[in-house]
Amino acid sequence: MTAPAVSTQTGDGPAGDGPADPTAAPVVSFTDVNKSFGAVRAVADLSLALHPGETVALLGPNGAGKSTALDLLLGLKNPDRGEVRIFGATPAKAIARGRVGAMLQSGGLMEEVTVRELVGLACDLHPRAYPVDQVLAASDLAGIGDRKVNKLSGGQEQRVRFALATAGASDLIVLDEPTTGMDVGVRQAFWATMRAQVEQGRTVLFATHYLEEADAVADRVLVMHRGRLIADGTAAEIKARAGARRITFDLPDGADERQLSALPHLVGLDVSGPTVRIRSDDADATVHELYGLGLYPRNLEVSGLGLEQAFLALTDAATAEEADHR
Ligand SMILES: Nc1ncnc2c1ncn2[C@@H]1O[C@H](COP(=O)(O)OP(=O)(O)OP(=O)(O)O)[C@@H](O)[C@H]1O
Repeated sequence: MTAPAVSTQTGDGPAGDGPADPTAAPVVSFTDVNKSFGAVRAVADLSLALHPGETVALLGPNGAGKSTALDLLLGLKNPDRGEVRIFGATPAKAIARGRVGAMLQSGGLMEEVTVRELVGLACDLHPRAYPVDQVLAASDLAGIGDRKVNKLSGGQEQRVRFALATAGASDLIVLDEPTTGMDVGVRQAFWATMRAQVEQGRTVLFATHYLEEADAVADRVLVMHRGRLIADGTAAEIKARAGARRITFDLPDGADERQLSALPHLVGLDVSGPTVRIRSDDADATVHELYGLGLYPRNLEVSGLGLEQAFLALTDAATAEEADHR
């Protein structure tokens, strides 16, 4: 897939602003946004701003509030309290001006139409549309333009959704779990296309459960948990915040969990037979004390946390903190 060139520019500010500029007016702003469904607070006191040229991943366990946040952003739901703005305007106005392209999980595609007809319709409706052939080519759909939409594989359907989101020169692209169902090759091509969109100054916000994807693609990661934003930073910052390093070793003579739990700078401890796994926010000090206790660890390894482990550590800590407040 290759990105379409920007063909038109209208609206409140130009796309193609280059890399992220944190001093520019926000593309998206949430100010104290709340949304509940009965007793469930799906989005709680959410405040954040996204800036031009950022690629932002939205992470969180099932039910964290990601889809609700995206629905609020796209004006598909209204907040109970607080304000959502896109380029300073309401979501409805920004969308009517063609500034937003979205690829959502929910909602089926029209069935009895061809790929070309459906993508053509999206182009007809977009105030700043690209030519339909360009959109089909950019989404790697040119070869199946005449195929009925209800005959597509899961990955092909995702490409059609992507084509609908990029039918025109939108400045903000919102994607809800965009690569679900795509094989590895298509997924890589998809992100290459998105990178080209970002190079043209677009801002991309995507929700995902693929943490390695967030790590590889996003320059900013937001982590939601039970409606709240619990982390916001680069993947490296989030890994560092989550308790830094993992220490793994064996104690062939047996591991005393109580003794090990007194080690300094411990963030997590897991003992399984002779194998000990520790998370520490100061691995040097922890290992030093390990030897200080007169223990002789074998097969000692110290490694950084992956984003997945950092994510689990952060969401576990948030759950524990909530339990403490009950
Ligand atoms: N229309 C609705 N009616 C009632 N509850 C809802 C509704 N939509 C969402 N919820 C609840 O709000 C919370 C947040 O849901 P949401 O779909 O936003 O989470 P998510 O992070 O997108 O989850 P997933 O990763 O599973 O897609 C959940 O507890 C969910 O059950």
